[in-house]
Amino acid sequence: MTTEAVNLPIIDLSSSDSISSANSIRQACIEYGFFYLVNHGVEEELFAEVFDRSRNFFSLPLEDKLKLTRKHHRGYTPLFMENLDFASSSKGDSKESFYVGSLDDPTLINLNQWPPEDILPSWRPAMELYYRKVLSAGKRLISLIALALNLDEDFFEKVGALNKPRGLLRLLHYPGELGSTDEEIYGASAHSDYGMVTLLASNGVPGLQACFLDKSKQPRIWEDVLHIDGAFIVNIGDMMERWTNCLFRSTLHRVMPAGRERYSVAFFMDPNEDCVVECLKSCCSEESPARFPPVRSGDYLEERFRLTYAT
Ligand SMILES: O=C(O)CCC(=O)C(=O)O
Ligand SMILES: [Fe+2]
Repeated sequence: MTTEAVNLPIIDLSSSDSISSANSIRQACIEYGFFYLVNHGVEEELFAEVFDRSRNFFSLPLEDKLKLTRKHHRGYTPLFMENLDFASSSKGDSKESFYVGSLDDPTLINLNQWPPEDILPSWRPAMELYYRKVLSAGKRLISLIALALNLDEDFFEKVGALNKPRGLLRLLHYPGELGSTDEEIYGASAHSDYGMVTLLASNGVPGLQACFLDKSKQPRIWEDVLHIDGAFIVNIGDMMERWTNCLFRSTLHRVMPAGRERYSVAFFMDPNEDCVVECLKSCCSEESPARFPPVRSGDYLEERFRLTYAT
């Protein structure tokens, strides 16, 4: 079956016309929950370096990678460890990953795990640089999202979402060869992301698809989300959907195996754990009352992680 490719809006983060950018973001988030972000301040060379280093890490012998096995959501997760959609596949996803968490929160920074310097020299500073640059782009983007919701630019700072930024960087590797199997294997099975927004970069190998229909609607119709050199693919996460009472959509997406090795790097902008996510009054009305009770971000994320890694 052939899949259509979706034509997503492109947002220029360097535009001086923030009102017009905010309007475009609003449209994109209502219609798709996905858009491309360009002129975001992360240079092509840094993308290239991060993808090289990601490849170096995943090429290490499994026993070296397993020494950094995921703890406190930091470190390495091997192939088939994770299942985002138990309904569609009982085998986990065909991907391995490596998480880097907050660099700014003093209580969290020491939880990060790093490959030893003698095995992968200068790996850590490269990832830290990338982390900081994407976080800075993400913060600018979130202020535009606030404007897009007719809120003050610093709304998400004021509600405590960003005071101890909880960005989670995730390197992903989808192997090209799957071997034979009698059940459908996904790179990443259908899911929506948990946080505010995700900024995704890839090595250009296709596979990412999104379903823009209502999450509960069957059958699902999948459309390819193509890579654009130098652009982030941005998607809205579930906590932003809750804030906006479903005005902004947290869209289902998945990664299909493409028969070629895919590398991607996702940056999840999650609200600070103590931030309470509560439907915005401006997104509720008598006809459309709040669909979600307030939730503490940390509790919500823990529960989502628990379900993802349940075996
Ligand atoms: O690798 C990709 O392109 C998407 C990854 C993704 O959706 C995720 O990790 O949440
Ligand atoms: Fe995702």
